[in-house]
Amino acid sequence: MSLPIYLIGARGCGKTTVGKALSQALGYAFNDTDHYLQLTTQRSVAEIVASEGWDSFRARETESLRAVTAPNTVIATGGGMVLAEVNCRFMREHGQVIWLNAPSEVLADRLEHQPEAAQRPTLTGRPIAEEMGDILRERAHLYRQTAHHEVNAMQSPDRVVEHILQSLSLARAS
Ligand SMILES: Nc1ncnc2c1ncn2[C@@H]1O[C@H](COP(=O)(O)OP(=O)(O)O)[C@@H](O)[C@H]1O
Ligand SMILES: O=C(O)C1=C[C@@H](OP(=O)(O)O)[C@@H](O)[C@H](O)C1
Ligand SMILES: [Mg+2]
Repeated sequence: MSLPIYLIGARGCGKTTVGKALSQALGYAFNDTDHYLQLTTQRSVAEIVASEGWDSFRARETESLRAVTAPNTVIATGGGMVLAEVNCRFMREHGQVIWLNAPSEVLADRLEHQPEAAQRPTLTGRPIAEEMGDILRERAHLYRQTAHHEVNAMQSPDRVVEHILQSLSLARAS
């Protein structure tokens, strides 16, 4: 039995995409806190936020994190998971936490091409490039201090997976 692996980072860094590939490489299960919420509420992130507000979404997100935590599982979290200290502590205590890091310009570029508005309702009402800059300024230190390992998320998903595997095996060997 191995501890779960949590992927953290800002919107668009590839948590969901890389998480699926990483779970296949390891032969682990895959889960995603936003997918879990969609499945259990039958509503998208945007619908939950529109009807209940962000605070309620954040409370549901904390519950999802606990619900999807299991051994031998890769867990893609939502970009705002680190906003609650209780979530950060929970992830560090229950598994290995990996930060997929990329500059705000790269993230904004990805999201402009693939906005997925139902998954990512605006956080600030500002244009995406400005919003991503704001988000990273607010959260970079939270991602950094919560993660056991930081991986460059500007590479192809396969390379990101390779680097995560390297970080984890180095950690096990030391
Ligand atoms: N390493 C990558 N290189 C290029 N594009 C990527 C990469 N990872 C994800 N993407 C693209 O960026 C967008 C957001 O990816 P996603 O996995 O949903 O990110 P997150 O779950 O972190 O918000 C998708 O369109 C996805 O295809
Ligand atoms: O950054 C955020 O606050 C959010 C990121 C989204 O997840 P992804 O990071 O998977 O896009 C989703 O949880 C929600 O829209 C809030
Ligand atoms: Mg995601």
